[in-house]
Amino acid sequence: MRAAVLVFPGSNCDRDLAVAFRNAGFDVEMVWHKDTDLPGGLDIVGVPGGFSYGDYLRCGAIAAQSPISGALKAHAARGGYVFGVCNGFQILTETRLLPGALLQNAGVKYICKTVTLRVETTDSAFTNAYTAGAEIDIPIAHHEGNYQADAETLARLRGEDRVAFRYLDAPNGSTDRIAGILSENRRVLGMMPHPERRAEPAHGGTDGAALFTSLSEALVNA
Ligand SMILES: NC(=O)CC[C@H](N)C(=O)O
Repeated sequence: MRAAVLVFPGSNCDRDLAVAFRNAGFDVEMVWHKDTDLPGGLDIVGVPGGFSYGDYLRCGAIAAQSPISGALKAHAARGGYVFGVCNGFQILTETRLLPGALLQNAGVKYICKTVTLRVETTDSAFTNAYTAGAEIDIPIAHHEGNYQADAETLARLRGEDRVAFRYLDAPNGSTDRIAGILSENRRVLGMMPHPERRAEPAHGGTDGAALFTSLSEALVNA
């Protein structure tokens, strides 16, 4: 199994994401934002958290126009898996690989703490190792995590079972307490919380690990 992790100037969770993929059995290659191609034979592209291009304009807005972005979109268009965490989720909405937008937190403050999420669907390669309705503790660290979308988009996300995770209590003001969503083909997941920061005992908890083992099991059984 092969994963690539994109690296932008200002990414700071790229290595953590690579470690989580490796611990789940993936070979991982880091890909610089100035590259225009992804390595061949990839199963998944990870878009990591951080402060790409210093969060200028809007978080993720410049990364969405970077040289590697065309290859990322082509990979998704071929039905490839993509996983965006935090700034990665922001980049996926800016590239329109996922609908909606991430606005400033309702309290207009950066929030850094561990929150409880509910696993809303197990019908995805990212969540099949969880139990539906499971409550998991995962850290957040962001200032633009307030998920918003128009009524039609929200109705589709709900109706198509594409809300992957909800906050029990949305500290950032997200509509419908949405913490993570899936694309129409269920192969692109974006989420604000950081499962890669809660994936081994030294992190203080392992609730995020099942996301990576879900993926490796889904790929092995594909
Ligand atoms: N941890 C992150 O990826 C942070 C994302 C973004 N820089 C924000 O603060 O909203």
